[in-house]
Amino acid sequence: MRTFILKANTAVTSPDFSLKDLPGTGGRIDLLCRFLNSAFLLSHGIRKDVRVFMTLYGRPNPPKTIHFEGPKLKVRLNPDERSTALILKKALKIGEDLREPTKEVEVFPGVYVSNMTFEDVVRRVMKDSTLYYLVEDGKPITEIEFPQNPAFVLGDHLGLSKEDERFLEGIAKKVRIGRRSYLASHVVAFVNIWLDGM
Ligand SMILES: C[S@@+](CC[C@H](N)C(=O)[O-])C[C@H]1O[C@@H](n2cnc3c(N)ncnc32)[C@H](O)[C@@H]1O
Repeated sequence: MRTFILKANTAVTSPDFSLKDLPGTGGRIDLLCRFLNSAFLLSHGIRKDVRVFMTLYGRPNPPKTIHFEGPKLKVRLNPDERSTALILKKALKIGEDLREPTKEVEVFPGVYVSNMTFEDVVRRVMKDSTLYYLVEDGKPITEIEFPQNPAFVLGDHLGLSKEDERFLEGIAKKVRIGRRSYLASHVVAFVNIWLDGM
């Protein structure tokens, strides 16, 4: 199983964003849609060996975590951003009433929402996966032999904060896919294709 964890610093935590303006009203919800596209979509099907956690830290009620579990996923992910944004909207609607700190509620088969923090997600994933932090100054991916269940942490357009990076120190090995700074969705696509070739 491959796991991708995205820290979405500005993505809104309310369903009131407009499908016509995902970057503005959604605090870059468009980035989350492309991230899911790269994590799951193949030309004619979806990857069943992938799970994604996205921790949303935008207004008005952070954090919210939306989790997609490939093996259980029944909802249809399409290449367009609008239909994926609708799934996120539904998750945030259900998440509005959530009070428990870590309990997940199923939104659709294989899609869950919770109040988990970025740290909660990392701690949970670490229990059954080896953690890597994808970052521009990491060790070249060509020099790493990945184990059975790798998990990758990525930042959004703002990257991870110094505090997030301190939290990951000692628990996640830093890996880079190249020397330039790429879009998070492109990094996920590259890592998926790289691991396919192994
Ligand atoms: C658009 S980049 C973030 C850029 C942001 N300005 C920064 O300085 O962190 C989004 C995320 O993709 C990942 N990323 C970007 N380039 C990468 C690279 N060359 N190797 C590994 N991960 C990369 C990192 O996790 C980064 O936080």
